[in-house]
Amino acid sequence: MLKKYRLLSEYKGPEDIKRFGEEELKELAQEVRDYIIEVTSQNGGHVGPGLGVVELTIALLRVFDPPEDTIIWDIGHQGYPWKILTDRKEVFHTLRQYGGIAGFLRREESPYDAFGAGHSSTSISAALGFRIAKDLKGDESFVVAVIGDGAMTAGMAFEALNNAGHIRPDRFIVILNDNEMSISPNVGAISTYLNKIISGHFVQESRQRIKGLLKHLGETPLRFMKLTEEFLKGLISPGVLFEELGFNYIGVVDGHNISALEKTLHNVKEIKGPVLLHVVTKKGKGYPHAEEDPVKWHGVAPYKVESGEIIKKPSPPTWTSIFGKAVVELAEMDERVVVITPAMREGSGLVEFSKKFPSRFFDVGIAEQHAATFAAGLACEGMKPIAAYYSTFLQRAYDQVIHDIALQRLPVTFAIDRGGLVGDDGPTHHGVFDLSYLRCVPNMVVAAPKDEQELRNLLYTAVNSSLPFAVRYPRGCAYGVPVEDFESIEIGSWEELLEGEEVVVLATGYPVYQALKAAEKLYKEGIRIGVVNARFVKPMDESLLEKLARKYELFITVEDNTVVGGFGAGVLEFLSRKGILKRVVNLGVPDKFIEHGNQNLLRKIIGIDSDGIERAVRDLLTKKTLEY
Ligand SMILES: Cc1ncc(C[n+]2csc(CCOP(=O)(O)OP(=O)(O)O)c2C)c(N)n1
Ligand SMILES: CC(=O)[C@@H](O)[C@H](O)COP(=O)(O)O
Ligand SMILES: [Mg+2]
Repeated sequence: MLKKYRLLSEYKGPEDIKRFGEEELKELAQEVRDYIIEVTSQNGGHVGPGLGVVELTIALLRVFDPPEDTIIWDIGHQGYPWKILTDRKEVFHTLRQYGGIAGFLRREESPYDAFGAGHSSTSISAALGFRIAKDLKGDESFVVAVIGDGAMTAGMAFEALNNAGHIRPDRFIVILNDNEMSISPNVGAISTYLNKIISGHFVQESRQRIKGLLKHLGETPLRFMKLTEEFLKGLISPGVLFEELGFNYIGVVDGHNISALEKTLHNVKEIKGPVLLHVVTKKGKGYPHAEEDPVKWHGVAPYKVESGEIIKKPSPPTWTSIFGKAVVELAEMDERVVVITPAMREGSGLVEFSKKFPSRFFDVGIAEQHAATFAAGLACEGMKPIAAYYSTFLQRAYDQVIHDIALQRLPVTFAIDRGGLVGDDGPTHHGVFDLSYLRCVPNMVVAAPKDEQELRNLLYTAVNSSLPFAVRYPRGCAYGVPVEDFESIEIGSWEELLEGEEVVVLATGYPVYQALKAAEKLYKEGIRIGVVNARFVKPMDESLLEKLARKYELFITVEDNTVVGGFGAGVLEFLSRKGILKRVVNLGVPDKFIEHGNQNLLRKIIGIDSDGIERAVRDLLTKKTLEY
């Protein structure tokens, strides 16, 4: 694959970059772009973010000496040029494949990946930790954090700036990679502030305002105030926010001009105290489709390079699209329904809602904690907030769920997308802890639909209940079940779908249909198993469970969540509390981090698909000792 790239095929590593001339650097940048496009067109992945930082990556590798100098990329979704140009060009074609290299940066993958990520806004905190440790050890190498303007909207980034601005370490550089985009166009006051700096209006506008203010004060004060005007101008300079936080602000630098970047980085190395370097880039740079539509090209499935057409469209509809449609209908029925997303409008299926109900839609930026407590406030005033999260990102708002919502019994609906194994994004993004971490919170209702109609019904039930209510569903295609009108579901009720003889499978969410498929296959061999749709993980249907315990000896629980403290653990707790002794096998995600790879392949490997369930039934019926 690499043969066709003149420079990359011979490229040995960052030491080569340091000796390349201007023309070779340009050619190298082009080859890196072409290689990223070639690989992502086959494997899918984050296209726009990496294309936007090719020159920045080259400049960093020319000016700094990683891994001795520490370079930390926030999120790591823009790290493809970094992977190619440090030490993974040969294996880059395995990107996001099972057993291949990861879509994000990982310490175990390379010494150049100083700090692993996938979630946003961790880079400045981690970098400060590196800096202080290096100082304590007398290590004078540099520490650099590269953070996007989207990631800069998160509270955690400002917590880190606050701390770093107080400590004021030397050889500590934060590069703000500003492309005016999060996944969607970036939002919020910080984003507006950065945009003003970029467009150069900031200083002009501030001066006009001061002049206006001074005129109002009249002749005498005007003379006095004129003396201080210079001082005020100094205060209101671009980047004053960061200056006030204790950083030396340098900007704005063209992030696609390698020599300008290089010169600035050399100068920045000489500055005492922490530096914030403001670099402007274009997301998707160099690939016209991605430049034109950076939202779509943030992350994509495999595509045709020429036309930009996505090769495989999801069919049947995704769980996300079912949610997106349902939430519009719910809002049409009840004007108290409002929707909040922490920067995941597209991924959460909320584009239509945002267009139809702009005043009831809130993209709060990458601010998962704030999103939850904001929803709590809305609920206190009688609104019906639906807080839409990816399961993995809800982890950020755990205290807010407990302290601000559940403790006060506030009716906030959590629509939790990407529950279970998400596939190619891997362990940073699998949503396999939510059933466990929500199940233990008092007052919470926790539910997982078996199919798209049940998703609709659970959302309807949630929005009309007076409790904090989590509805979680997976990434990808649903089962293709036709949808009908909403219907309320009794909270805590399970469905007995099939009656069997010795074995009963209790499944929650996605695995329910897998259990039915396994049952059908076994039935053909004369093995009749019971299948129960345990759609509520909390509260559980205890009366049905007691009834089942009178009938069956062998139980299998299935969930696309960790088995530690999850749904199956809940069943065991119940049986133990009641003094009921049964043989129970818990199928689910084992107590380890699951790698990236095709979603269905991962499900197969951990045994929560129909084959895994079938195997567990046979094992239970035939083996004396079992290892699950
Ligand atoms: C805590 C958290 N919330 C949400 C996301 C999803 N997410 C991934 S990239 C991204 C946008 C980041 O924007 P920016 O930092 O500006 O990087 P860009 O993609 O523009 O290069 C978001 C919201 C995440 N990774 N982590
Ligand atoms: C980097 C990041 O966190 C997102 O871009 C995420 O990869 C999106 O995942 P989906 O493809 O599931 O929307
Ligand atoms: Mg950005």
